[in-house]
Amino acid sequence: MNVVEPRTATLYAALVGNPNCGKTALFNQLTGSRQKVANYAGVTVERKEGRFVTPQGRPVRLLDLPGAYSLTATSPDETVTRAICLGEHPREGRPELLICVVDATNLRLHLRFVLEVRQLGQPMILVMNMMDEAERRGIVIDVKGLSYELGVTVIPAVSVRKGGAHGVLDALDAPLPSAPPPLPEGTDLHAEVRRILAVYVTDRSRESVVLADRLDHWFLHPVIGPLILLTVLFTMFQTVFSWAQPLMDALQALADGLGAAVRATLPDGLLRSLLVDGIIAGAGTVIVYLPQILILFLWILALEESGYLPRAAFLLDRIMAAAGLSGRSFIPLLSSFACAIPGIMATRTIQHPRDRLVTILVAPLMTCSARLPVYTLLISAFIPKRHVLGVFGLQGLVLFGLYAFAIVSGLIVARLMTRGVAAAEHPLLLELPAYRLPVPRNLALGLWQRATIFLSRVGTIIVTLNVLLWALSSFPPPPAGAAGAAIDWSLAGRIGHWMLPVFAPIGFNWQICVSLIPGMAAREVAVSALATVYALGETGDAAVDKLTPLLSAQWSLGTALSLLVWYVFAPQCLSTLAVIRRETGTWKWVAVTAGYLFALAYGAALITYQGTRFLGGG
Ligand SMILES: Nc1nc2c(ncn2[C@@H]2O[C@H](COP(=O)(O)OP(=O)(O)OP(=O)(O)O)[C@@H](O)[C@H]2O)c(=O)[nH]1
Ligand SMILES: [Mg+2]
Repeated sequence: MNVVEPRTATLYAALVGNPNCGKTALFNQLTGSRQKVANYAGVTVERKEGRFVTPQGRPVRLLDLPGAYSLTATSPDETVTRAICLGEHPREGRPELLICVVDATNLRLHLRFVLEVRQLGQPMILVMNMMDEAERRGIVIDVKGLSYELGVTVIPAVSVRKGGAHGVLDALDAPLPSAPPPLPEGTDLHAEVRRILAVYVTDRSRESVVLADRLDHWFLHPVIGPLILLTVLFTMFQTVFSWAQPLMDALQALADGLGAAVRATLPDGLLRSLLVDGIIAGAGTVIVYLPQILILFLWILALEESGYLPRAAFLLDRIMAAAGLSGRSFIPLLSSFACAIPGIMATRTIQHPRDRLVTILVAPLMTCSARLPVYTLLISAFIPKRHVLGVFGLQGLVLFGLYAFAIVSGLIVARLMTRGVAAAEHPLLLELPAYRLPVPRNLALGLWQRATIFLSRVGTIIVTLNVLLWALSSFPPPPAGAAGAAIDWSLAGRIGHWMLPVFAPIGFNWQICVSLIPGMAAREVAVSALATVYALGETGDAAVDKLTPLLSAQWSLGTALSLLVWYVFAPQCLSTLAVIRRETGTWKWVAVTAGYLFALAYGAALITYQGTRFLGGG
């Protein structure tokens, strides 16, 4: 190999390879970042940049790129990879070094992409990742021989293990390699891969293949498969309620104690009201939901790592087809259960523009985790803590029902939008990754990350909004000698009353109307806003520590159910609308989404409220 002069300037390198080969795991390992890693194709959908310095002091600027099956692929995420490799990207130059990553247990598929990259005539190295898996399965790779054959340095690595990428660091410290010699024009790459595998790889991985086959037999079974999926989802929502309860009680006691202590120490006045009704009510009422959110994410993380998700997508392909979508929309929609924003981003893996657009438009219908506090508050206040059939908690069942209702509505909306014309991307071609037991350390890290995100949300946007709401609810103060609570005279109170005529038919009172406004910026705030509005609405010193009993005493069942249904569709989330604008490039689709969600929410809440009243529950 020719050697180019060593450089002290920053090296600009990019990670490329098939989806799910561990590029992001390697990126995180090298740069110390915490980008999302999961066991299915299409996790990374946009380029991410990181910087680090090699042991010998060479600064490196590294790009993590979306996985691509080929350099000719056309889905929006793969286009980015293609453009950067070819030096056609509008904002990124051509990398000086391509770090091609492959899954050592899946060379039959992944080597073809390596050969394609090699034809670009760019300096490159090849990282043979997942060597731990390969060893476990008895796959033996002649690394030296392969290096010689390809004209490219081949580096074994285990990107998820500490120090598992030292070979890559060494290679980055070495002088930049020259470009490998290209294959003759018109070489059949498939045949070339077969030839290389036959010479340099010995594969004795029969047993694990048999195990995966056996699992797939059940997980993909037309009758048993959906039953397993249903059981998994069902258990998930049961545990969100039952496991979280003791922790939530403890947090609640803590927040109550703090509120009571501050109230006891400070004299009655604005400062006390700000601390107790604005800040503690704002942060405390929302922090209580942390355990539930973490349990939900524990499930999502475990499912993402296990390799089960693409199987579920495969199972649901037929149901999705009935809605005019394909199984490809499954993972973006599932991600929307965490938050619609990453869900909408994940639609970049969908090649066909119409399928992608419809998936974006229905993603806000999937119940994001910010709605969980609203659901839980209302369920705890209005649904008795009973067991059904001895084992199932009624509250968990209702929660499951709300999620199911949202999913079914999403499918119906998709069907109306596609007019039932089947998805363009059939038959579904999805890569089924290897099954993997989730590593507890990774789960813990993932949960820690979620907890940090949640707490910083509470500490920043949620408390800020709540303090703002507190101010709007406290000013202007009532005129001297006025009767009733101060909030009735305040700006927020007036806005609430002013909105009331629109929302009264669906059973909302003016307090709910007030809470809807800050809920547009962060849905969780609806809960703390209610706490603040009710706290300020009390005359005298009867403080409202506990929102749950207060609501169950003051609201009718119809109002509670109507608000629950409203939040199933919850048209108001500004960040989601902003992402839709960015991903679709026009305001038109933002208007369509906001409009149809509002109409659905209002219509469904109206039916729910009037129906409950008609049945005598109003
Ligand atoms: N056992 C083992 N697992 C690994 C290794 N590297 C990555 N993984 C796992 O492989 C899966 C995929 O890793 P990612 O880093 O998300 O893959 P990616 O190439 O970035 O995938 P896309 O973003 O979809 O293109 C995850 O479940 C990782 O935990 C490895 O060296 N050994
Ligand atoms: Mg990735």
